[in-house]
Order: sequence, then C-alpha cells, then structure tokens
Amino acid sequence: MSNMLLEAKEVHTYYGASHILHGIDFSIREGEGIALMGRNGMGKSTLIKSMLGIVRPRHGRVLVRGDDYSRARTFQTAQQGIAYVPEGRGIFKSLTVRENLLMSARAGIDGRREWTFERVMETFPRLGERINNGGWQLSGGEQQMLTIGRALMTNPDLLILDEATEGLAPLIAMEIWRIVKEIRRTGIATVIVDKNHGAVTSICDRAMILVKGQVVFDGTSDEIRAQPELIQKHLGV
Ligand SMILES: Nc1ncnc2c1ncn2[C@@H]1O[C@H](COP(=O)(O)OP(=O)(O)OP(=O)(O)O)[C@@H](O)[C@H]1O
Repeated sequence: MSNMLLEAKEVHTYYGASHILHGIDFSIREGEGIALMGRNGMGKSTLIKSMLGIVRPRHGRVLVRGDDYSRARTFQTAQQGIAYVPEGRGIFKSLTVRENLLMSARAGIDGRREWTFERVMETFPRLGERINNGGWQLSGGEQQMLTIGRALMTNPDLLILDEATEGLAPLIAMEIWRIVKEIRRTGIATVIVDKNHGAVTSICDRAMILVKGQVVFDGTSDEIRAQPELIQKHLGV
C-alpha cells in the first residue's frame, strides 16, 4: 500500500452555531484520485477547508503524512506538497500569465522539479498563446487553466480541485477534463469536486458522497457506477 497523504478523523466543523460537518472520516493515499460528491451545501468545500486549516474544525484531527496538522497554518500544510485550487479561481489579475506561473514555482517536498514553466505550457496550449496577456484579459476557462497550472508549478503530491469546471462552456470543460486526466496519469493524488459525476468517477478510483455533513458512501468508482439509484438519491436533481 502506498503512503497516506491526508486524513480527516472524526472532524466536526461549525460556522458559528451552525454544525456543518458531523464527524467526517476522510483519507487519501499517494497517487489516489477521489471524487468528492454531494449536492450543493452538503459540506464538500467545508471538508476541504477544514483539512487545509482554512476553517478550523471544533473536534477531530487532521493528519498530513501521518503527522498531526490539526493546528497547523494553511501555508504549513501547503508546504507538505498539497496544492488547492479553490472554487471561483483566484489568479492575480494584474499580472501576466507568465508572471502568475513563475511566482508559484517551487520544488516538491522531495526536491522534484517535474513541473516546469515549459511543461505547463505544453500541457495548456491555450495558455501558451496568452503568455504575455494580463490575467484580466483571460476568459473564465483560461483563468481556470492558469489556476491549475499555478498549482502544478508547486510540484505537488496532492492537487485539490473544487468545482474546476463550474460555469465553463462544455468544450472548455472538456479541455479541463483532458488536462486533469493527464495530471492523474503522472501519479499526482487528486481530490476533485464537480457536478459532472460521470467525468469525476471516470477519472478517480474512489468516490465519496456527503449528505448534510456526513459520509453516506465511500467506495470505489466502479461500486458507485453499479448503483445508479444511489447517485439518483443523493446527487440527482
Ligand atoms: N463562511 C460561511 N459561513 C456560514 N455558513 C457557511 C459558510 N460557508 C458555507 N456555509 C454553509 O455551510 C454549508 C456547507 O457549505 P459548503 O460550501 O461546504 O458546501 P458544498 O457541499 O461545498 O456545496 P457548494 O457546492 O454549494 O459549495 C452550507 O449550508 C453553507 O451555506
């Protein structure tokens, strides 16, 4: 078995008096891909933020590579090779595509520098055409590609994508999925939140469904695909 990268154990998270996560267990190993699913407001983003120290769980523990990171600051978790692409992107609009990418460049925690500027350019040909454009000149899809490209420039072991294709035109979303598949093939572990269940379960080996801050399914993507009634019940509109 490969090594554990990130774990949540019995995590309870609140926003003020609202109890959002009710004792969640989550784990992802090196190289694994997990589709994190659930309807709007079920706690997917809150789980991610709780594990990254963006929101502090009230109970439970967060482990990174087996070490307790429950009280760690977000940058310390990120330095462990964990890259996060939040919902709604967040590039530096006043900087060019090149500057956005280069400012994030760093070696992975074992000194790896597989993801160079040149490699990101090869992976995202559309960004290559926009290299000297300012962030403000990019379309939504290009901004999303730049956010993912920037995350890759940190040479992560784990990439977390929250709603990577939200609001994008179908053809651009397809291009993002092609890129995510390519990233998966390089062995980077990935957590993906997306409404396109077919796409995420085909890319990820495992799937997890959250309902009202609780895990109602945790299994393989094959298992969930074999149970369309489960998808209908918990994810259907
Ligand atoms: N900063 C906040 N303050 C108060 N409540 C919040 C905050 N952020 C989220 N919530 C609430 O917490 C619950 C879980 O939200 P969360 O964003 O984790 O859900 P989600 O499954 O990621 O769904 P979505 O796809 O809509 O983001 C929702 O009821 C939401 O309204």
